[in-house]
Amino acid sequence: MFEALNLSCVRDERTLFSGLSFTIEPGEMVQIEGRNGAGKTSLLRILAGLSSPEAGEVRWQGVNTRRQRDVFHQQLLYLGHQPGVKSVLTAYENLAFYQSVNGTASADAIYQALENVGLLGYEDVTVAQMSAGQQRRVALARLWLSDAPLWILDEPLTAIDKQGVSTLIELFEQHAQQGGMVLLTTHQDLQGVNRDVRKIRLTSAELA
Ligand SMILES: Nc1ncnc2c1ncn2[C@@H]1O[C@H](COP(=O)(O)OP(=O)(O)OP(=O)(O)O)[C@@H](O)[C@H]1O
Repeated sequence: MFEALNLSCVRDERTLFSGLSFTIEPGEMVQIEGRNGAGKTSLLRILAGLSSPEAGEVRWQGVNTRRQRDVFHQQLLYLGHQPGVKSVLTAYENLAFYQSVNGTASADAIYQALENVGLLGYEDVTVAQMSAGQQRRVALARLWLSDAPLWILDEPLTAIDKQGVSTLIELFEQHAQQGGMVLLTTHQDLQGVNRDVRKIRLTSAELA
């Protein structure tokens, strides 16, 4: 179980949200909604442990994530707003690096992940030479290589074409079906999702 307890976030002296609490159970898909600047990215970064809330805490299996950083990070796959891939490395090298940090290494699994994101044939191309959408796909290929139950995904569908979006949505559903948790932001409709997506809306008094 993943919990946000009374979270508050202040940026530039503006309260983006306060007293925000929710729980995510295995098997759930949750979408964070809100206008541009509402604080979605700020919230996801707090939930992933990349920044601190003004108040409140984040718990994994009942324990504050700050008291079990290593354990929590093994359970988490966070994909941020930016692709988060190394531009001097090739697509294959990026995924091999990801796998080496995460303990397993299998060339077959990397080729399969590249095929899943439509990048077979691009394995030896450096990321710097790729389009924005292709760079995003390299980052997203990690979803097929990860054993982490908790996925926190910031705008994973941005710059992805229609076919890619339906493949990803199927993957999210499959992950939840298998007891994983998917927490994401997206400005797109999650079309074709065959399971409930719980929505949490961030509304800032100052934006309303
Ligand atoms: N590190 C920071 N320092 C100062 N202000 C910040 C910082 N990070 C975010 N902000 C501000 O906080 C507000 C919320 O930003 P955030 O990126 O969380 O919103 P968002 O809901 O994800 O927006 P979008 O839908 O446009 O991606 C914005 O006004 C932004 O300028």
